[in-house]
Amino acid sequence: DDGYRLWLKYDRIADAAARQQYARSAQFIASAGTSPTLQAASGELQRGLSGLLGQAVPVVGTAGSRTGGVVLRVDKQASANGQPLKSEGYRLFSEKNNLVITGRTEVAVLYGAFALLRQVQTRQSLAGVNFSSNPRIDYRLLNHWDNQNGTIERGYAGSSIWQWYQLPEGLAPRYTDYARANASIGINGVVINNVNASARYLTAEYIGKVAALAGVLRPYGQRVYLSVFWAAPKVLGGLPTADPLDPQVKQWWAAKSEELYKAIPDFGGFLVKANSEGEPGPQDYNRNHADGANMLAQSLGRHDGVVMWRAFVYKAGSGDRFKQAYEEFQPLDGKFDPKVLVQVKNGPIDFQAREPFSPLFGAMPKTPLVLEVQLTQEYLGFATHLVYLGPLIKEVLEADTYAKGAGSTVAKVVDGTVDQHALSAIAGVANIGSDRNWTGHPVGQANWYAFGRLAWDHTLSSAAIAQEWTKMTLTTEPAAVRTLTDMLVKSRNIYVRYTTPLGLHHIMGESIHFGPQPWLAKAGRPDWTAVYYHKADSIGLGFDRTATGSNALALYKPEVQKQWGNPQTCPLDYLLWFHHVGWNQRLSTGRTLWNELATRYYTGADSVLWLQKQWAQVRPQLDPALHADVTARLQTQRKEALWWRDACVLYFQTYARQPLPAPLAPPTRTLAEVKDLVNLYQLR
Ligand SMILES: CO[C@H]1[C@H](O)[C@@H](O)[C@H](O)O[C@@H]1C(=O)O
Repeated sequence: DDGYRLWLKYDRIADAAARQQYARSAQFIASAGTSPTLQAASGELQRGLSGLLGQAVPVVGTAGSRTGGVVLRVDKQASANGQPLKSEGYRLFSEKNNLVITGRTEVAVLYGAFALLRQVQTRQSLAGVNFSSNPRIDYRLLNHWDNQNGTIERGYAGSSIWQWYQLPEGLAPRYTDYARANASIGINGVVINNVNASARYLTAEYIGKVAALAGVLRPYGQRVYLSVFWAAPKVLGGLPTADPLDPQVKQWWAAKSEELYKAIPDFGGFLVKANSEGEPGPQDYNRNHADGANMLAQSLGRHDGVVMWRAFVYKAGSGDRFKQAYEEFQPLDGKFDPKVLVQVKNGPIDFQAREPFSPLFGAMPKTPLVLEVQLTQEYLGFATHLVYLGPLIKEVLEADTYAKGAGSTVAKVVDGTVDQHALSAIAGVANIGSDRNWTGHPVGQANWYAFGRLAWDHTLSSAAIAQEWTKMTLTTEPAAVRTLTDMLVKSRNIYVRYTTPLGLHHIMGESIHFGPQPWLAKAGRPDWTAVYYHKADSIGLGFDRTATGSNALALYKPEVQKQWGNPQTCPLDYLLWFHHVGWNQRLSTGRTLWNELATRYYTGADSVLWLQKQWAQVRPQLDPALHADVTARLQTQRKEALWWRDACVLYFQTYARQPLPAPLAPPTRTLAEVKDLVNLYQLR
């Protein structure tokens, strides 16, 4: 098995008794629908159930008087627990000895079909099934950072899956399988291209190509969106300006939107990275982000589309980078068009292995905020290190902003319940590429999966999702499931320990963001260096963001400030995000900062040996090729974990000026040696 089927594996259930049990409830699939979406639903059920049960399950038009089958039913009145279902919500229940999958829309029924398959794939009983599910967030989007030439920004799983040169005529079967995978976890929108956008996607030629892709995704409930290049009216329209208040510019965008909707009637809208990392934007004309976003929103006219405007902005020389997005965006709260959402990365800096939640969450009550998380592991070991991101995503969702008192979690800000927003959205930067198994690292699939599941229902636990994915994808053998789930759940903390323990951040290699480079210092762009963030000196380590430092902490509500502002109560996971701590300061673990730091680097790197051992144990239960693949990746991970450990421990030791605590043995290589090794990676 090469991993192509993802978690949509429908291999025959080995246990004959279990198979027979399921077969009694799945003798036929009754679906009168001939629409592409209902055909996708019945087709998926047929494929899945036939595979799992090892016998053909027929699709019939209506159940008639037959019983013992699965009935698909679109019902505009469908409700659950006395509440009308949301348009995408579904319900499964038993009726006259049939299992009914219902929802108000066709796509809801499709989601219900996948839920039924998941029940069987995870070996849960179908007897007396009765459950329902509504999405908590409306727009659940993947953001592809794919470029027109087939490369992917921060992509580690091959090149783009979009074959632009073959579109619109050539529709790769892979697109349909991609759409199925997304639908199975409730993803309902796809931003096709990189936020560092090419204007090319807005040409008539490319709109035709995008429309062809939209045609494949539509039956599976997914709309397409485009990232736009702000200066497109100049580049494509020949206008002298891209000023959002210029009438010709407005007209250009309005015409472009019309053109898009003509080709793609359910076009989702625009994603914009403007005045960020060199991208053009409204500030080039002394306008602000709201001027730009609103103009674009108005260009959509009567069409049902949205604008997602990214808040990922920072500039050299503007003070603590932690505060910059807040300073630029918070004052604009209340100034945005109702069709605009502001898209905020989970943390204030940039997708580090662990960040405190961005202070914008809870600080812009009048603006719907999109939570952006990164599935591609730019700062988390690429597609080499085994890191399950469920716990990272959950950590930010559950973080309490205290915006409207205790319990105002990021999840509730984002799903719109804290401030009663009409729109809600979440975005995951995709980790998908042309590799046979889609994500390079097989466990990368779990990150795509977990994102979708949490986007649908952020109350699910990351461990439950890990277990579900494992059963669907790898094995249902209980002991192996336990071992694998445990590995997944612990993997992110292990990664943090050997790379950036105790709240260290942004000390990775320059530019390609690979490996450790804590010594990196650079004139001109201190905010791209490591020393700017760790601030190691003879006294201690960490970035003072309290009132005696940058005071970024003041951007949070008082309850958060109180907890994080005091080094005694600040969770150790965030300690060096907010405090410059003395090397010999004793921490709550009983160790001094230096001893704790060194211990974490060592135990973290050694935990990779534990991962290897666990993985070795499950070998009999797993596909041999997949097992061998991950075994090799874990070897690389161990090697690189030791680079991180040695580089960071030896480098910080030059400031701490003390030996490693017993029983840690000093690295066998010198700082100069490890520098030579990792600096090589930065060569172009
Ligand atoms: C798309 O560009 C990326 C850039 O490659 C990446 O290093 C940084 O994390 O964030 C940028 C962003 O999110 O805009």
